[in-house]
Amino acid sequence: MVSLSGSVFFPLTVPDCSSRSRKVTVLDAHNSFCLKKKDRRRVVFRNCIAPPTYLKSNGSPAAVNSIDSFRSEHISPENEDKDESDVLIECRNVYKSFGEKHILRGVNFKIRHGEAVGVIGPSGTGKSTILKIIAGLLSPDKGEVYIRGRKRAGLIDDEELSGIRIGLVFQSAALFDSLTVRQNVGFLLYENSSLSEEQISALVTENLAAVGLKGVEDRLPSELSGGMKKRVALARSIIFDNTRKEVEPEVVLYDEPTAGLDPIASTVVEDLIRSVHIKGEDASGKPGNIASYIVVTHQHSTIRRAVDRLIFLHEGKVVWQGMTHEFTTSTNPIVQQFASGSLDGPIKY
Ligand SMILES: Nc1ncnc2c1ncn2[C@@H]1O[C@H](COP(=O)(O)OP(=O)(O)OP(=O)(O)O)[C@@H](O)[C@H]1O
Repeated sequence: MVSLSGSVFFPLTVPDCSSRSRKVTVLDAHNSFCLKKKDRRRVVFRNCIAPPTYLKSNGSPAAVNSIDSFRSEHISPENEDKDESDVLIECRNVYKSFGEKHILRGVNFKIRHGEAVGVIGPSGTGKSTILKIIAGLLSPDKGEVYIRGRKRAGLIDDEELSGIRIGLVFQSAALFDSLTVRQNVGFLLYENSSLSEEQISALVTENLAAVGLKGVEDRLPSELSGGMKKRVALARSIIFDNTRKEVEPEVVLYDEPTAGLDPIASTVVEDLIRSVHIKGEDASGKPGNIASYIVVTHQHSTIRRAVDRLIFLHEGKVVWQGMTHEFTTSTNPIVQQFASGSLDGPIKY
């Protein structure tokens, strides 16, 4: 596993590398990053870095699974009668264990085009694990992930074709400490596009403006506050090569994007997540580009402000799902205990 300045992973939006192997520039002996395109050293590795998920839609939606592992007390958006053509991501009966720990035990859910979905549940229940499986960083032991109807059983493969982009924004922001904000935000365009440095620099500035940051391009991550780092990470997840003819829909996976932020900084990040969505408008007044997103969070404010639908994971399964406003009125004892923070109830610590 390659660790870059303490950041094991980095967010993965790579707009245009469908024909390239998964590669990453490594730091040189002085721990400095080389942006020269010609002589950079590269190493290919599979698990340490979130690769771009580019899967070609085969045009035929996946067959509908008639068995879901949950019962919503409401008419669920997962209603089997619903048209399947807008399903971007489906987890079907996904299992994952780490040694003796059986974390995911048959997870089923779908994410449709345009959705803003929260994944919640007790600590250690596998929320981050399911994001990594969707991103192709981890393979399920059993079950499948369908991306626009195309089955992916294992890790994402270098040969997979374009059709969707999946960005993963890690909880820690995971910026490269020795790189400037510009280099961090433009990292994958420097690596994987044929854009000139000037073009990338202009895109970086544009995407930083979209998340409300100006004039920070030359700063190092250590010169930013925690909230600013999260915004830089967000800019890095939404940047794409806008000179391409076809731009696939993008799904962004946010792993606890507001963890550790004060309430106001959390609101800023929650609103940013909304603003880069296709139903939102970014700081520069443009509609967002993100087709759908999934937010793993423990924060009530993020649940209220940043998502429309919730998926509740407990003991490796989806035990409830419904619209955000249904969460607090749910009669499901697991949901009630979680919403109230009570020690009494079916969730044992
Ligand atoms: N690579 C790994 N190797 C071994 N165990 C792992 C690995 N990744 C996750 N786990 C374990 O799997 C369980 C689920 O982890 P995960 O991070 O998915 O939980 P989570 O629901 O996101 O938790 P939290 O809400 O506390 O962030 C934990 O017990 C964790 O220690």
